[in-house]
Amino acid sequence: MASILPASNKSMTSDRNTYVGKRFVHVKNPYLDSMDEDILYHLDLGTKTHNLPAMFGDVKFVCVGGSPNRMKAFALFMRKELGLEESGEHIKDICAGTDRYCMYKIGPVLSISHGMGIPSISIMLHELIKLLHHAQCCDITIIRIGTSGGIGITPGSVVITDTAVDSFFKPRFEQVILDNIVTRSTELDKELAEELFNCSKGIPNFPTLIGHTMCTYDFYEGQGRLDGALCSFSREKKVDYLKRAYKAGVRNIEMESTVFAAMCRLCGLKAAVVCVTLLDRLECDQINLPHDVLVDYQQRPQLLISNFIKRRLGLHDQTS
Ligand SMILES: O=P(O)(O)O[C@@H]1C[C@H](O)[C@@H](CO)O1
Ligand SMILES: O=c1cc[nH]c(=O)[nH]1
Repeated sequence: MASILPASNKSMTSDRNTYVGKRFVHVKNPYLDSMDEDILYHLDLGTKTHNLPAMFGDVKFVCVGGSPNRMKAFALFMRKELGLEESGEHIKDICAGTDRYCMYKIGPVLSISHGMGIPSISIMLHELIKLLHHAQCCDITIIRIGTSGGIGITPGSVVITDTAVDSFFKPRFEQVILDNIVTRSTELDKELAEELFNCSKGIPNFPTLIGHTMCTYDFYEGQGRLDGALCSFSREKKVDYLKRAYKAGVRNIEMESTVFAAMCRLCGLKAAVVCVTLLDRLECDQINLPHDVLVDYQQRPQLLISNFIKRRLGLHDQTS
């Protein structure tokens, strides 16, 4: 495929000031403006050391996922899909100075790892959102591409989250701030979820559904597993809990969606969560898929998001 993106940031950044109806990223912190410098410590970036608008001003799509290798693979895949392989667009880890997270930029797409669990993704999101703000990015779509445990659905299915819920099946994220609990909404962008679902229909043999995603603080006891180092409940209690989750609309379980939804919503980012399911938790707890199947499953959200981005950029061909 021929290269279709501008070779540099210039043409995408130059029209930012004339774009009608642009949505900027909101940071909601009165102290930020008075800071002489903002060091994004865990990303190894900063407002004095880096020209953030020049580096990131043309970003339109941000994709995040737990594993550094997955996010590098996604970056390589996007480079191929956007026809940038031959244009000299290199894949280099922008956060190489830290081993906390990795970050790759491919034209208007940013691919970033966030580690496992709410605290890890939350730190990354604080710094990412400030980065997008300092870079004066607008009209950003942010998508978490992840893995999850399904409930009552065939392994390999892709779940597009309409609402992230907590372990009590409530659409909320409770953040402890000082010694208060602040409750935040975890609604995601419904139009974006529908757009992604429509996009999935164009991919052959691609089981996809929209449902609630339950976000927990732990992979083992927190997700009702019987195979952790600790387990204080019966098999019956586990199955009863998962069935109640299913009845409440939950179709998969992972560990980041509530804080992701809450923070993106507050900061004006259109956000989606797209996770493949690795097992049916009503059937088992252990992930025993052969390596090649696991790799294939993990690529499914990447394939969907690549198709979505290409459609948004007007690059979609009939074969993918
Ligand atoms: O981003 P991924 O798919 O790695 O996230 C899920 C939730 C946990 O972080 C992790 C547990 O295996 O997988
Ligand atoms: O069961 C699973 C699988 C992946 N990620 C999770 O959080 N849970």
